Amino acid sequence: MKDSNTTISQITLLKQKLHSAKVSLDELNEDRNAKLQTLLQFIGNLSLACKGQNLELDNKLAKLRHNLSTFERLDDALPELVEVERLLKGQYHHVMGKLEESRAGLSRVIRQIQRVDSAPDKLKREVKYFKQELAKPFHTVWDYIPKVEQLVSFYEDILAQQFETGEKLSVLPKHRQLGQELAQMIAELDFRKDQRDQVLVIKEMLAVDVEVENLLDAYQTILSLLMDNIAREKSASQEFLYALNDALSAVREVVSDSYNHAQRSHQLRHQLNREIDNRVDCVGDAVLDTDDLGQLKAQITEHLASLRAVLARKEALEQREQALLRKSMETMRKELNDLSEEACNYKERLFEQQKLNLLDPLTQLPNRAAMEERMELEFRNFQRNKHPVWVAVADIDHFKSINDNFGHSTGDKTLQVIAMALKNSLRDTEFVARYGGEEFVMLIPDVSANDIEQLLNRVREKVKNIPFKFKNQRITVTVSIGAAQIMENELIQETFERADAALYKAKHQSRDRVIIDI
Ligand SMILES: Nc1nc2c(ncn2[C@@H]2O[C@H](COP(=O)(O)OP(=O)(O)OP(=O)(O)O)[C@@H](O)[C@H]2O)c(=O)[nH]1
Repeated sequence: MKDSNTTISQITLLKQKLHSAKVSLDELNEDRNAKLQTLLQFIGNLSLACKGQNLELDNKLAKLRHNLSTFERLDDALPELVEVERLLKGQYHHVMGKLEESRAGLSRVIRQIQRVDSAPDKLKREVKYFKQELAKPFHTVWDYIPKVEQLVSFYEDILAQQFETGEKLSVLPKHRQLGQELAQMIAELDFRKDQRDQVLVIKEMLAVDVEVENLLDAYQTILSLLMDNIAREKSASQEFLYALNDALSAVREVVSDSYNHAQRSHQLRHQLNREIDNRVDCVGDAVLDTDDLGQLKAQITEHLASLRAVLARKEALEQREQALLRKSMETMRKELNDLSEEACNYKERLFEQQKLNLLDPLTQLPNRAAMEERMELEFRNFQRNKHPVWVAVADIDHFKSINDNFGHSTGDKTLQVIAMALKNSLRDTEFVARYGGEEFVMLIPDVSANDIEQLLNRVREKVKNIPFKFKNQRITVTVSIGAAQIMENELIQETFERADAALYKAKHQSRDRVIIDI
């Protein structure tokens, strides 16, 4: 009886051990799921930063993000990860293909240059060497840019030589037209801060009667400034894409490794559980079937020994699993840390670019796009709290005559000074943008209908009192302003139109005045 009690208590102990083994296995699985879930969501967010590179890639990344949103769909996400990796590689091949096309294009241009008989011998030798160099494939955009610059310089040399030999090109109406088009294009483009001085020189040069040689120089400079911008932007996104591609490949490998390993472990664990169940059943059967306590004791001792062995194997399996999981996590963490750093750099660059895109390059005031964003914001505020919001449109009077009498670059400087005066006459919560040409838009919240006219007249007077002096001549520059307040049931674009109509009235009532639409 005593022996049978001991056996029963050993079985109970075994059951407890089994139970706690199961609980710790469940905990291990939960922990593993939670960690993978966090990491996979992180990848999802990082993938968002990739947006805009390629439409198909965008869609796949969105799908991948969706599939990664629940751990149960990890299996679904695996083919997506493979697909994204394929697309990233495709994107890479696309860029390489384009580079190859560009190389062929450059070869065509170089053949044209070789047909110029009058080119000096030194140049011909350089062109021949360049052609040989061009036979090598391009690996990055950086291989392409210097080649284009080199080509432009060949053309330059040929032209310079033609000028030297006295074949000076006369300025035709079409050259003047080209000069105006270039000036117009420059006005619409955004350049980096460090490029603006060069651009200003070109603008001033284009404003006077341009010579063909200068026009070619201007085109060449603008072309290389633009290429520089494109190359910077391209290499930033390329670096980021490569980093993202590497990280996704590593993560995919880790996820599929741990998935395969989890499947193998699951089978093994299942087998071990079956063995344990068998042993426990055998112990139960032996207790029921054997009356001889001595024999029972021997049988149970043998079963307990094998149970211990199975449990030890199970423990070893769990330890191996944990070690593998830790290693996988470490690899992923490292890869993701690198990627996160790369994403931060990329975001910073994008932010810089965005800032550049929202500023008017001449006056450094917010541009029309920035104004439209701010209008949306003010409109939402108005809908929420119904505080007054005013839209005012200011236009410099007879600005054309400043350009005509004193030159385009004086006109530009006038715009800069007036832009500063407008900005300085407003509070921080108020907003002014260059809407285009010589027109500015102000958005003024929280000012009553009684005070707005006085406020805008102060702005008008401030501009009028700027002591402009052109060619030693004291000039007074004035502005006309039209304003309207957002009304209930009106879109802010409609308010803008009413303000613009009020400006039109001000212009027709001899200018230099403020008209409020009420
Ligand atoms: N210098 C310079 N001139 C510009 C710029 N943008 C537009 N303009 C010039 O601004 C002038 C605007 O002329 P108009 O629209 O006839 O108006 P205005 O002479 O100001 O006359 P009112 O508005 O009727 O008082 C044109 O000559 C444009 O070429 C710029 O960025 N720089």
